[in-house]
Order: sequence, then structure tokens, then C-alpha cells
Amino acid sequence: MIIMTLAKIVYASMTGNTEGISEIIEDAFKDQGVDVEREMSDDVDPDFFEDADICVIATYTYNDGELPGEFEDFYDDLADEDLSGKIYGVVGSGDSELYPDFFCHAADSFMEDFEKTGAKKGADVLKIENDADDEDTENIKKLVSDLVKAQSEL
Ligand SMILES: Cc1cc2nc3c(=O)[nH]c(=O)nc-3n(C[C@H](O)[C@H](O)[C@H](O)COP(=O)(O)O)c2cc1C
Repeated sequence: MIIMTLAKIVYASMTGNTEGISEIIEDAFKDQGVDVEREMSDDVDPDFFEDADICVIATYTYNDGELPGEFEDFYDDLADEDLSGKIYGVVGSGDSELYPDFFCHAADSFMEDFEKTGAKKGADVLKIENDADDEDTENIKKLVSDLVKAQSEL
């Protein structure tokens, strides 16, 4: 029996930028032959990542560095999860012109959150200016292949 790698993505998106980013992440995993599930933050329980091999968060940042409100409960619960033996990665969308001091801070917060779970970082945080352009799409593909490689080397 072949056991497939499973990647799970949770995202929050108010105006669609991060949703689009999460779709690019999903497609990149599929291109690598990885099973993938993608859910909105409102739709997931704290144990969502329990059966995942690779855990990915995609988040925008709100109100001067804050998490999206719809991610707060999941964020609080995530730190208490035991995700040892798994790989994690975080992608952020933000606006560095309007919020230069807080650019993608919610993504940084999730990197710290994951550290507490025992999961292993598979790639540095990726920060995207609003919606993903071609260069961002390439960077997302690189992040996904780094995550898959890190998982295969566990
Ligand atoms: C009220 C408000 C506050 C924001 N605060 C920040 C911020 O602190 N840091 C940041 O990088 N982006 C900030 N943004 C920009 C959004 O994160 C950015 O537009 C993002 O692409 C929105 O993602 P979405 O389309 O998935 O909702 C803010 C946007 C709004 C409307």
C-alpha cells in the first residue's frame, strides 16, 4: 500500500487575496503529488492538523499587526496541540505601504505559534504584497517544494 503525504492548509481571507494565495498553495502541492485539504479558519477545529504531515497557514494581517478575528480561536488552541513529527509553513498577505511597521505580522505570529507545537519549520515565512503576482507564485511553489522535501527527510 502506498501511503500518500497529506498537506493541510488553513486560511483566512476578507477580500480574497489570501484565498487566492491558498489556492496557489493547494495547486502547488497537487503538482508535487501530495494529497491536500484546504479549509477556511471558521470551518476547522483545533485538531485539524492531527492527521496532516504538512501543516500550512495562510493569513492576512489586520488592524496594525493583529490576527484576523476569525483566526483568533484557532491561534490560541494551536499552541496547545502536539504536532511533533510534522512540518509547518506560513504564508502571509499584507500591505507594506499602508502598514510598514506591521507588515504581515499575523504570519510572524503563526510562525511563533507553530514553534510551540513541536512541529518542524520546513521553510521561512513567505510574505506577499496583497495578492500574489507571478514572482509570488514562483515563491509559493518554492516554499511548497521546500516543505515536501523537509517532510521526506524527517
Ligand atoms: C483595516 C485594515 C488593517 C490592516 N492592517 C494591516 C497590517 O497591520 N499589516 C499588514 O501587513 N497589512 C494590513 N492590512 C492589509 C491586508 O492584510 C491586505 O490587504 C491583505 O491582502 C488582505 O487579505 P485578504 O484579501 O485575504 O483579506 C490591513 C487592511 C485593512 C483593511
